[in-house]
Amino acid sequence: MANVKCNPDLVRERAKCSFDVNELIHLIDGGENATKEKRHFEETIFSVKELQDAVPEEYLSHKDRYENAVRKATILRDVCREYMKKYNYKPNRFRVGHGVFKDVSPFLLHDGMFVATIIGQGTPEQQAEWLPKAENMQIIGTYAQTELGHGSFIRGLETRATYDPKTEEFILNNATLSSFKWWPGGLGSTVNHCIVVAQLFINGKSYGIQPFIVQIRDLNTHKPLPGVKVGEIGPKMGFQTANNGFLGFENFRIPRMNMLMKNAQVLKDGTFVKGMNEKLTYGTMVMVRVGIVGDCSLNTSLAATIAVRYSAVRHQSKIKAKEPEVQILDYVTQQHKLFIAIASSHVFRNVYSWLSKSYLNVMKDLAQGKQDHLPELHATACCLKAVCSRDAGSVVEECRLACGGHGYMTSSNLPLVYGFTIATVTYEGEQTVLLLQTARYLVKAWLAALQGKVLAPSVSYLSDWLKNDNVRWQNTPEGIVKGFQHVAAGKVKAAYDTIQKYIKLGKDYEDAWNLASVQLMKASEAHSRSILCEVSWGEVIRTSASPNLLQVLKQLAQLYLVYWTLETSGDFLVYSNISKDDIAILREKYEELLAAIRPNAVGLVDAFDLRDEILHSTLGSYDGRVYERLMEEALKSPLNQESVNASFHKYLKPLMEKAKL
Ligand SMILES: CCCCC/C=C/C/C=C\C/C=C\C/C=C\C/C=C/C(=O)SCCNC(=O)CCNC(=O)[C@H](O)C(C)(C)COP(=O)(O)OP(=O)(O)OC[C@H]1O[C@@H](n2cnc3c(N)ncnc32)[C@H](O)[C@@H]1OP(=O)(O)O
Ligand SMILES: Cc1cc2nc3c(=O)[nH]c(=O)nc-3n(C[C@H](O)[C@H](O)[C@H](O)COP(=O)(O)OP(=O)(O)OC[C@H]3O[C@@H](n4cnc5c(N)ncnc54)[C@H](O)[C@@H]3O)c2cc1C
Repeated sequence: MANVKCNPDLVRERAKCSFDVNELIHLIDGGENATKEKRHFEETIFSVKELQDAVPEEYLSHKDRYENAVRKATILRDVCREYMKKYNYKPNRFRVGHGVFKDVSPFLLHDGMFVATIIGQGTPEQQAEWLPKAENMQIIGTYAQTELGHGSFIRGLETRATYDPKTEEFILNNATLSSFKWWPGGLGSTVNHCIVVAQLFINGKSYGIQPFIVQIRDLNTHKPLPGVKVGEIGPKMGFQTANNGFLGFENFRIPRMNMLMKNAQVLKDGTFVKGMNEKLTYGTMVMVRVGIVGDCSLNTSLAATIAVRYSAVRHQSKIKAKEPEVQILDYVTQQHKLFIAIASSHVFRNVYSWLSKSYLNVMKDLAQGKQDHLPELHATACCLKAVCSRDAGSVVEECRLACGGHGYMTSSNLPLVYGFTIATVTYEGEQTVLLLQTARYLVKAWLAALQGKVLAPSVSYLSDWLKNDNVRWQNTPEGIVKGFQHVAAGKVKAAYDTIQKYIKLGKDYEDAWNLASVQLMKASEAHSRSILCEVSWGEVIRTSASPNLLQVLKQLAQLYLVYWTLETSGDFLVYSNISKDDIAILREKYEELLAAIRPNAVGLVDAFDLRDEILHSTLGSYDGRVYERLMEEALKSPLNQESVNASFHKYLKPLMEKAKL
């Protein structure tokens, strides 16, 4: 990239960077070799001619866009397969996916949840049967759980799988409209198999929801099998190429062994054998929630790169009347909008790495029959997924706004990035619903703390707070982390006390919970923020990096801490010993941090190492040819391929002529 002819502002910005950008790239990737491998892989993918679009996707019809996405998905699959064989390298398909599809792959659910559910929920025999076929795309699948009537409350799903011991089959039925599956990615027209989550019935008795692997289309003709009604749900805010679909069954029979039986089992005679923990059926969702935290880091880095490079190139208005127009990046309000995006991406990445380790540890435990840490993992993944996805959505939107009118152009790519980022707030567990799951855990932990029990590490601050809730405020990163824990503990206590108050007033527990649920949700958010702050600060101070880079990483981590303290200063004033003077000191610190980060802003986004093909943005490319690219892209509009459009003769001219009469 170094030889590209760049906009002079970007050249100047890069020259003043105080740290080695390559060092940060390597740190993010996990080593110099990892960067080399990643770049080689991406170079290979983006040099495949067939993966490049002749016409910008935006001008294609819904149908053509889908077909083009499938075309590219199959080519990408082949290239990746060859590449993996040749280099024994497991690539990050999400990064290149943004470049290849601009939006998302119609195979997203195949890779992300279908294969993962076979691994997580299938017995070794079931894995042996379906995994090789799924991994080499002999069968293509999705994860069909959500229905028209129910997404959050999965115990309320209506799709039925009734066991027939005579034929040793399950009979699938969707008797009501609300029971139709609705949303699964790839279901519309791509997949031939699904994981269907359905209510198991044996001899008229319900045994809760279970996962079934179901073939829905003929492998040769792709026609829906008899008894299957399937289709696409239509255009959405984003995710246009995900091919989300609907599905219903009428007396559709599948063999007994198509129920994934790693947890619970149905024997030939219809005996139901309970699993170790019925919530293990929800395992794929936990895995994907963890993954979404990593995805938030990637999405935030895409938006930050575009908006920061654009802000270095764009000049508008003056700070001093007699001086030239300034780069908009010099406005401190612009820095306030953008630097939190850079900082958040690093925080999400560090927390993702921490959460993934916990996830893998719990999976190892479960394999040995130990489930003690599962509730903590579930509670932590829920609140982090909820808060990171919402933060990422806000940060991406702020980046878009920070690009003024040009941020509204599709060619900036910010609208598309926003579309797939905010989808994460809803899918894999709606944010409020997930925060309230964590609140259940926090309330239990609070009760345990009151009883003097030892708490799990992520909530042990509740016991510390009970022992001493009057800790002196300190304007240091460690002091701020403690402060976040105080806020979280204070909010958990307040929510718990509110529940007790309503119970004393005669409410039953469930109504008291609902009445206190705004406070419970806020307590859960505060808990999440305290984890984000503690983990990310901890990761940064343990990082081994050169002094120059470490200094910058600390500045970003501190910016995150101070930003969120100031954003939630009301909570700090209520629940910690912070004073108004401390807040004034933090405001000053925040301004110092913005100024310190300013010279490194472009270097920091360069270190996300997002190729132009992945950014796919007129505003964010490495060379900063913003206005040239905006014009080049505009000229690709079909309306610019003719000097007079037919609508002139058809409508405008008659209109003008009528006006003359
Ligand atoms: C750079 C790296 C990039 C990596 C990128 C990686 C990205 C991700 C990877 C793949 C992406 C693939 C695809 C992404 C695209 C789109 C896909 C979208 C898919 C979907 O949306 S699938 C559908 C998802 N649906 C949901 O999430 C539903 C949410 N609802 C629920 O989960 C549940 O209904 C509920 C809210 C948890 C309640 O369940 P319910 O059975 O009613 O529970 P209760 O009876 O209320 O009991 C609660 C009880 O149970 C415990 N519990 C609940 N869930 C779990 C769990 N999963 N594990 C363990 N324990 C659980 C809970 O703690 C309660 O315990 P108590 O002791 O308090 O009773
Ligand atoms: C882009 C996208 C892709 C998707 N892909 C898939 C897929 O591949 N497979 C699949 O199975 N599903 C998929 N989904 C569905 C997704 O998982 C659900 O939409 C999601 O879980 C939310 O459920 P819901 O739509 O029923 O929302 P609802 O639960 O109806 O939420 C509506 C409102 O009700 C509130 N609410 C609901 N329950 C409670 C409660 N207990 N307490 C307080 N408030 C509550 C919510 O907070 C929200 O404000 C996808 C969704 C999207 C948007």
